[in-house]
Amino acid sequence: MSQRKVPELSLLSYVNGSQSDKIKFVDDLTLGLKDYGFIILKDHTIEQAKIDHAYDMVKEFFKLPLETKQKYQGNNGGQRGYTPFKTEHAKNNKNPDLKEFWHVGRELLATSAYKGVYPENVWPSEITQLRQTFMELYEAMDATSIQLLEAIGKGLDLPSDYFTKMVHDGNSIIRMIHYPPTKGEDTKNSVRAAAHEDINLITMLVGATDSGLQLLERDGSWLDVESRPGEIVVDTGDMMARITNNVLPSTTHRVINPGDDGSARFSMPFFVHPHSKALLECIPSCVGAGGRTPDPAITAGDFLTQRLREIGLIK
Ligand SMILES: O=C(O)CCC(=O)C(=O)O
Ligand SMILES: [Fe+2]
Repeated sequence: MSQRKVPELSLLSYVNGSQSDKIKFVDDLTLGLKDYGFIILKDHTIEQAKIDHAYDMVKEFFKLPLETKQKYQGNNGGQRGYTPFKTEHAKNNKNPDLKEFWHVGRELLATSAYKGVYPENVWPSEITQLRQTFMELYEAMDATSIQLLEAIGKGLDLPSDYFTKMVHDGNSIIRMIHYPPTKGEDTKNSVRAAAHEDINLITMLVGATDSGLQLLERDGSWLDVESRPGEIVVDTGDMMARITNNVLPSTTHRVINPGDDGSARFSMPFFVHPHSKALLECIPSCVGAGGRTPDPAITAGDFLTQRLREIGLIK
């Protein structure tokens, strides 16, 4: 196991810092994402009480009987509502992951061009506070993601509104995940989350309840990603790799099974997506990077559909 440590960055130093603090943040962020594909964000403004409350709701929801949870399984490729245990699998891996999850998307205004294009949220009537809690958390994560994307854009010489325009009315989702105790499971062939790359631009993970997350280093070794309460783990996804011609590669990661079969794990990634008509095309500063030929342009909506098929969420 490698001894390196994922870099920690203070968002406050970017938002409220001096010009040189801001430049340092952008440089450290760019370097961290190039080198590790992950960074840990401190001093953000998402209140811990909000996160703790959200986890309370998540734990209550997953305790419900399976037939109750299944009422909320939409016909939308798992994009909103409930997805049962052992449904999703990593691309090119036939063994399903040992997890169940729930997706919350953006609540669009009636006037949005994407109303009726993205699936509608579903809310469990059994846990009445879940809706309010998650809409607040969604807004807070969305606002933080825009600050981070703006900083990433600076490192790539992009106009300051490049990502803001791309993610306006974006199809971002919060995924609340329950990894049950692994007792009785085929833990030789199945893991909590097999090695994969995320589909989206960046992912922000707030406060998983247990360790187990690991990233794949460029030398092929696995590195533990440890975070403390109050920190957000951030990584890059396939859409970011695509528009940067792999200057910011998508990071392979996984969640390993616990040593002790009896402990559950909960986590809450926020997958930051563009709006579905955004064109994923190589940005000017990355054309020719590393002598690579960029992938052809594709809309974010088409790319998402393609990837949801590959991981078994759209049949
Ligand atoms: O549970 C975690 O810490 C990570 C989950 C993850 O990588 C995913 O759902 O894409
Ligand atoms: Fe992931």
